[in-house]
Amino acid sequence: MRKSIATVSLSGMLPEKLEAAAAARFDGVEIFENDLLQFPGTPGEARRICADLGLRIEMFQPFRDFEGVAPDQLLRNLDRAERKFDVMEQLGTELLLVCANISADASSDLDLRAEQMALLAERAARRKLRIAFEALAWGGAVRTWRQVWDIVQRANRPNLGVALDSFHTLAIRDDWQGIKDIPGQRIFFMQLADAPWVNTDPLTHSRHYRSFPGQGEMDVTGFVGAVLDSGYNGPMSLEIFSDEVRAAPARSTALDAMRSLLWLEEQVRHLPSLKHPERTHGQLGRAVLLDPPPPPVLHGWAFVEFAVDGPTASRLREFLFLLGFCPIGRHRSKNVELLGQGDVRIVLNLEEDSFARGYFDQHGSSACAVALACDDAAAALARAEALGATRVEGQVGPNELTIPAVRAPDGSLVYFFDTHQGGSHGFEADFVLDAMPEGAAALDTCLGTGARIDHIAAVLPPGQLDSWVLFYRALLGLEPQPNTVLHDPYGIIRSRALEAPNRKVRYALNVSDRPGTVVGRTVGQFGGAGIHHIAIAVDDVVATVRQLRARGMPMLAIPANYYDDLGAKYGIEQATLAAWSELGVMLERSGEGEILHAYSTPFDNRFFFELIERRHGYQGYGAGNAPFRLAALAHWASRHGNPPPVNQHTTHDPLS
Ligand SMILES: O=C(O)c1ccc(O)c(O)c1
Ligand SMILES: [Mg+2]
Repeated sequence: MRKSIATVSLSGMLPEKLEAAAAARFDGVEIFENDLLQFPGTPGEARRICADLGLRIEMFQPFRDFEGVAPDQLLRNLDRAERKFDVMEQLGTELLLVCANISADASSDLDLRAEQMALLAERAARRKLRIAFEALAWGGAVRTWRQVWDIVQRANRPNLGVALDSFHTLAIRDDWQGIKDIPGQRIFFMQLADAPWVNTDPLTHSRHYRSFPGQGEMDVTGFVGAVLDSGYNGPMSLEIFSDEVRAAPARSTALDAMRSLLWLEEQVRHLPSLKHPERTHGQLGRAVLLDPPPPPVLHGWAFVEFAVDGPTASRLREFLFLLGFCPIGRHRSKNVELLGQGDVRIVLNLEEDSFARGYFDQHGSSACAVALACDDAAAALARAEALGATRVEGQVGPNELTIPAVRAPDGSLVYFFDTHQGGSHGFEADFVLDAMPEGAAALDTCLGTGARIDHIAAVLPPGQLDSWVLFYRALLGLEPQPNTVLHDPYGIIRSRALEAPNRKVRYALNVSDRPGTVVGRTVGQFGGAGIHHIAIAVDDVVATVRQLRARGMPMLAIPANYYDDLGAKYGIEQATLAAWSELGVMLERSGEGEILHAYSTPFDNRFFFELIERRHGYQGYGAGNAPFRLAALAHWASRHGNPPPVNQHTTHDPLS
C-alpha cells in the first residue's frame, strides 16, 4: 500500500521532517497546517521540496470548527475555507481533512451539519478539491465514524468522503467492524495510530500518548482489515501526536514509522477478511501487502558477548568464575574467550581492532551482542532486512562460521545463529576447546546442567521504549506484554516484557525519565542502552545460591522486613524464611504458580545476574518484588561509592 506520514509525527522544522520521511522511503506526507505556518518559505517552496524528495502531498490538514454553526458564522467559515483552498492549490494537493466541529456551541442537528458540509464540498468542487471528514474522539454531537459517515451520506456530494483515524475509533472502544460496509471509494483517507491504554480523557490520550502501530496496545491490525474490506485503496498514513516522538530525532522516528507500517502490512496479510472469513487479506489480494519470511523460531540465546579490554576481562572472568562459569575455549583466530555452564555461553571479546572494542570504548564493560539460536538464520536475516534492519558483516576467518547479524536500535548486535550448524552450541566450532579433565561435568558445577537464560533485562534511555518494542516485535515476532510501572526509591520505572510464542526468548525492557533510578543511573553510566541483567533459570534456586555463597559470590542482600512480610502474606514457616533471608532469595506467587529468585551483586555497577526458579507454570517476572530489589540495588550502589544523582525537579504541564 502507499505509505504516508503526517508531518506532526516527526520532530523539527518542515524541511527536516520531509527529508526524514523521504529517507525512510515514505511515498507521501500529510502536511499539518502548523508545520506550514512555521515554515519560512512559501507553500510553493514546500511543494518543490516535496517534489524534489519524491514525496507526494497526500493531504493538507486539519481544517476545524466549520459545520453546525449559525448562518453568519457559516459565511465567515466558507471564506476561511477559500483561503485554505488557495494554499492547497499552491501546495499541489487536492485533499483537505476537515475535523468535525467539536465546539460545545456546534449544532447537534446532523441534517444542518450535512447541509453545511455540502456547501463546503460545493465550494471545494469548483476548485477540483475534495474533503475528507473526520470524527474526533472528544467531539460532542459528532465523535464516531458512523456519525461522520451518516453526515457524508446526507450531504451526498461526490467530493465529500470519510476520513478514518484508528485512534479515534479504538480509543473510545467504538465498534470498527462496521467500517467494512462503507463503500471503499467513499473513504477518502485512512490515518493510523496506536496507543497504550492510559487512564485519561480521549483528548489528552490522543495529543500526548499516540504511538506507531505495534508499539501500543490497540488492535490497529483489525481496524485496517475492516478498512480494506470496505474496498479502500488509498494510502495508509501515520498520524502520531506524542510527547516522546516530539522530542526524538526525526530520522530515527521515520525509520520506526516505516517499520511499523511494514509490520502492519504483514499482520493484515495474515488476517482473515471480515467479508470473506475463509480467506485472508493476503489471499484476497486487493491491496499489496508486505510478505516477509515468517518470524524465526527461536531456541534461546546461543551466547551473550561482552566487550572488554584486558583488565576488565580479568575482573569479569573472576566474577563469572564466582558465578560458577568455567572457561571452555579460545577463538581460533581472534582474541575471544568462551565461558559457560549448563546451556549458558558467554563470550568475552578482547579483540582490539573490532566492533566490540569500539563498543567498549563508548559504553565501558557491557554486553555488545547477543546471538539468538534459530531454525533458519538466513530467513531470520531476510525478515529483519525486509523490516528495515541494517545487516552487519563481520570479519570471518578461514573455515569459520558466518553468523549473520543486524544492528539493534542502540548499535549493539543481534546475531542469528542457525541451529542446523550443530545446535545452539554449534558456534563452538570456531573455538579451540580447552581440555576438560573431568569432561562435561566441569560445566555443571553450580547452576546445574539445565541452567539456561530465561530472560534478559535491558535499560533504555528515556523515549526509546517504543522503538525497542517494535524492533523485537517486528523482527523476531516477540509478543509485547502489558506495560507495567515499577517503583524505584528515586522514581518511576516503566517496564514492558516481550516474549517469543514458545517463551524461549524473553526480554524485559526498562525505561525511566529520572536520572536517580537504577535505570537512569545505569543508562548514564553505560552511555545509553544496555543489558542490565541476565536471568538464568535453574532447578533449585536455594541450593544454587548456597553453592554460590560457598564459592564467595556476594549476593544482593534483601532486608529482614521483607521476609517478615512474606511470612505474613503467604504463611511461610520461620526456618524457610530465615534460610531465604540469609541467601537473599525472594518469592512471589501468582495464582497456582510461584517464582523464587535471587540476584547477584552488580559487576562494575552495570549489570548483574538473576537466578530464577519458575514453579507450577509461573510466567511473570516477580514484578511485585521489584521495589525491594530496586531499593536493594540503590542501597548497594550507595555503599559502593555510587550514590544516586539528584533528580532535578521539573514541572510537567500535560497540556502544553
Ligand atoms: O488533535 C487534533 O486536533 C487532531 C487534528 C487532526 C487529526 O486528524 C486528529 O486525529 C486529531
Ligand atoms: Mg486524525
